[in-house]
Amino acid sequence: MPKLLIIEDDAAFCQMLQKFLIRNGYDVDVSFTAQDAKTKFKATTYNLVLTDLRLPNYDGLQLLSDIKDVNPKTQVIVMTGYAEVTSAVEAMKKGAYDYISKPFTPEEILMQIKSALNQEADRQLDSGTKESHKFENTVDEPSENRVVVGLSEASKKLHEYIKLVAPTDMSVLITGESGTGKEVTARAIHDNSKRKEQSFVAVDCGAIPKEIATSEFFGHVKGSFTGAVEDKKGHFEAANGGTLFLDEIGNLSYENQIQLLRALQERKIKRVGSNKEIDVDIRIVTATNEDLTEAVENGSFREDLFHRINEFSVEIPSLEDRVEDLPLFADFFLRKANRSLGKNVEGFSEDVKDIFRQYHWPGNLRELQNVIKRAVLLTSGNTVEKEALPKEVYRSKESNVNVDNFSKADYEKEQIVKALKQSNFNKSKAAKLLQITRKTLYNKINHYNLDL
Ligand SMILES: Nc1ncnc2c1ncn2[C@@H]1O[C@H](COP(=O)(O)OP(=O)(O)OP(=O)(O)O)[C@@H](O)[C@H]1O
Repeated sequence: MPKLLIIEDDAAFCQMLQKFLIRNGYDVDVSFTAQDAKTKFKATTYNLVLTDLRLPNYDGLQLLSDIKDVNPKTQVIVMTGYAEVTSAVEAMKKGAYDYISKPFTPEEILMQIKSALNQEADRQLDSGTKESHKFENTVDEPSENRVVVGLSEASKKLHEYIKLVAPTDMSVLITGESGTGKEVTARAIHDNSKRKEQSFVAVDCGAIPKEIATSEFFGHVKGSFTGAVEDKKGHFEAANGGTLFLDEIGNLSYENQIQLLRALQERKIKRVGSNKEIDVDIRIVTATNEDLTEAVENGSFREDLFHRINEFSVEIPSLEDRVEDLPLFADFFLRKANRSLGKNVEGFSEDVKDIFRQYHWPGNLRELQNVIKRAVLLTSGNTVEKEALPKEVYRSKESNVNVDNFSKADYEKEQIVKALKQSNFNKSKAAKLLQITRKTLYNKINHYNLDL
């Protein structure tokens, strides 16, 4: 029987949900505080945790990281209020399976839970099989590893660049907003290189605590520090002969940047606590969703390392900037969802297509994929209807419907200025209010030449 934990400070709601899930065949514990939850998930292995993002005295995103640190396989679904979609996207970036907006129906949550547990089972079955990342624009058999190229000019150019750089040994810096496909691109580069038979090791630099980063990268020998109970290979050794993908490279501490640079220059590493030098032959692919040149200018990122990792750079467009590709991706994700959920939904209603075109997709392809998977789960007929979409996706359209008579640009400008005033000109807060990323907000401010 799958073991679930609900973390929710509203005790009455929590107990009601617990009873409902027990009736549906799950073994369910509850916690009303983050502290109690931490004790529980350290003592018990849960298949799935359902947690509120807003908890008293503790950051819900931090709690999500804590859960994943204790057991990366535990699936996490976050429960959010309508206005918290940006945090929900952030939560998915940190490894949450999905989010569900309150209020939700018992059927909705049940389906999400089933889907999350199915995915975990699929993952266990799939582990060990390795399929290459193939480029294509057909969607007949949308396996996990297919890479849709897209038909827009931006996508074609991106694909050209990938094809050109993949067979070389150049280090590649991939930039793009969250969820645009940076990791998928890194894997495609590896799979189309002469290193493809060797390992591809992906490391999220944002998730490694500074104190253990050296040992994570270079390994350690038994007894070199408390907790080093046996010899351990680091990521450099694990990727030897292949490709090391460093995601969120901008999050590395200054000290770790120096160590990384040295390893890349000398092509040798030493495990923590050992004097033995080990030769490494790796190709580095890195990714970031922040502006590294700005980080170099303000001194938080080393310029020499920046040049070392940036022999070639590739920028992945946001979904908003390649809206022509949306139908292709939507179709691909629909078929993928059908396959993984054992369903046979054929397409989207005209209304849904319209909503998709108008929504700004702050979580990019990842968000589109999640929205479609959820919608497929909730759809019993042949076509995905508006009701199967999360409210925030179509609400943003509804708030736009009265502006057809005005110029879209004027309306957008007005909304940006309004959000900036409301947030006291704090751009991060304004971006949240507008439900766009900070980068998109900066681009729009430049685009409209707003003098602020
Ligand atoms: N070209 C593509 N074809 C098919 N699926 C894609 C493509 N690009 C991205 N995806 C899907 O979109 C999701 C997000 O992709 P990915 O994890 O590579 O994004 P990312 O930019 O690395 O995200 P983050 O910035 O959050 O780390 C994945 O589930 C991936 O399968």
